Amino acid sequence: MEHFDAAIIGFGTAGRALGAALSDAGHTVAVVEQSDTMYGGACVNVACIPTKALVHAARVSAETSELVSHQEERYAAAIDDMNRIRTAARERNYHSLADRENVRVVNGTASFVDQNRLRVAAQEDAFELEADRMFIDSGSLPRKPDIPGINSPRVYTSDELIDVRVLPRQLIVIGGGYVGLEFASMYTDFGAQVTVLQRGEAILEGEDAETAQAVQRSLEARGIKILCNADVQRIDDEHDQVLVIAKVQGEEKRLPAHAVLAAIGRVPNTDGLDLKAAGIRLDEHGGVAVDEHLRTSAANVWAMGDVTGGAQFTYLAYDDFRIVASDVLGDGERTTENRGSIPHCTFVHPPFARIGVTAEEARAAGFTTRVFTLPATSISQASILQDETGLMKAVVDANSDLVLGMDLFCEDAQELVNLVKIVMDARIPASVLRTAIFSHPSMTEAFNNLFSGSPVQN
Ligand SMILES: Cc1cc2nc3c(=O)[nH]c(=O)nc-3n(C[C@H](O)[C@H](O)[C@H](O)COP(=O)(O)OP(=O)(O)OC[C@H]3O[C@@H](n4cnc5c(N)ncnc54)[C@H](O)[C@@H]3O)c2cc1C
Ligand SMILES: NC(=O)c1ccc[n+]([C@@H]2O[C@H](COP(=O)([O-])OP(=O)(O)OC[C@H]3O[C@@H](n4cnc5c(N)ncnc54)[C@H](O)[C@@H]3O)[C@@H](O)[C@H]2O)c1
Repeated sequence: MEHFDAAIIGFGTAGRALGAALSDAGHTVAVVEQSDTMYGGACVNVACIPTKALVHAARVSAETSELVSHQEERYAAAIDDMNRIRTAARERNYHSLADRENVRVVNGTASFVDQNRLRVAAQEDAFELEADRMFIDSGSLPRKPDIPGINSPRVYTSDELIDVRVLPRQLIVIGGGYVGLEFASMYTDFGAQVTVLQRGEAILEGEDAETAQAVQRSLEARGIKILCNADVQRIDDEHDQVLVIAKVQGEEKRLPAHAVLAAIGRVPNTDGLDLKAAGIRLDEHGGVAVDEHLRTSAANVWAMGDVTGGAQFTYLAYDDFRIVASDVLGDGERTTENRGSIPHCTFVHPPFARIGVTAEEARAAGFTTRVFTLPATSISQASILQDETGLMKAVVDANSDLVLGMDLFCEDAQELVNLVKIVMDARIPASVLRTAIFSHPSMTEAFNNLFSGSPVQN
């Protein structure tokens, strides 16, 4: 049986980065990946990179001719371009590990035999390999609602829909979270008629209510129908369409569509890993239970990324790699407790980014807050970019003047939020943003006006 210093299950964001770091440190490494179309993991192949390539292409398309045949051609061309982008990224990722002398990329599906042995199933073949240390980076899997008709060929997960080269003229999206809203926004830009069915009271669960409403109004103004309190009951196949039957606010709706996207969340992918064989425990939500160093309940096994059941973002999977590398190769200083504030961004148009707490969360935590709001109509750069949709909203601790959280629903929000992260982590007072000299015209300079306004104190 072949022996390695380390074995990594999954060639994802965290697995790739850790494989390279261990190799640099002179370790022999086996990286087991179940699919030859997934080198680099979800981000590269089915998630961030392909979807953001489509979001960009969709924006360009929306600003061009509205002729249906042209929209369809542009959509097909965008899918082809996206395929080129992800294929190139996948190859770069593959070679970044496979070309190293002390790394072996093993094609097959891994499961634990015990703490030091993995069974790898590859087509007809199966074999075992042994390693001193094991690292789980098996990602997450999309959840589908458990309703009649969900297995119709016209119902897709996000992984599947981006492989469809024919623009669905009518698209129903089940779920008003990250995937649901990004796809709703992008397919609208491509020219589809989109309806979002959201189970709860509002889209963007957990976000500030005022900002979530502003996002909803903007999506609706672009033609997206958003139905909240929707309970999807079944999906019937009908010739070249499906009929989605849902109770909306208690009333039955029958909604025709050429395609349905199921976007109701993703669950940690622990299927078939046989974690028990290695004494690895799950937490109450089905993620691999880990401590702040990402150590599992087995002494020589760590877990990183979506499989740990935390927030699902590429930059967190990447930071998990830093934490594990710090534990295994460094001084163990970096942990999940000291990684600082974590921004997130939903790539609708304009993008909506948030960091830290909402005003309501801050008050519930006992802070006296000052809340500053600036509509995008007051930002010169927004008018130059011809998109004055949205707002900035900052929550500041009235006692310390520190920024506790910020909502950015405006052009360049995905960039602005990274500056706010540094401000928050470095504990820079809000007054600095009020008077700092920023380049002009820029979205950042709006922070001067935001913090010069009259706050609401609570
Ligand atoms: C549509 C969509 C868009 C997204 N957009 C963004 C975004 O814009 N920004 C952002 O930060 N995040 C985004 N995310 C989330 C992000 O993609 C994930 O959080 C991130 O990719 C998780 O990385 P990971 O390292 O945990 O695992 P992954 O990158 O998912 O890697 C897991 C790998 O393990 C392999 N594997 C699984 N089980 C086994 C096994 N038993 N044996 C061998 N191999 C196995 C899989 O094939 C896969 O390659 C998006 C997600 C989706 C679905
Ligand atoms: N830009 C980004 O960073 C980005 C983009 C896409 C995905 N992601 C990651 O991928 C993960 C998965 O995204 P997602 O959108 O699938 O999950 P999500 O958890 O963000 O949203 C799921 C939504 O579906 C709703 N829902 C649940 N069950 C439902 C049902 N039966 N009917 C109707 N609505 C229902 C929920 O209320 C929620 O609003 C996210 O947690 C996110 O971390 C990130």
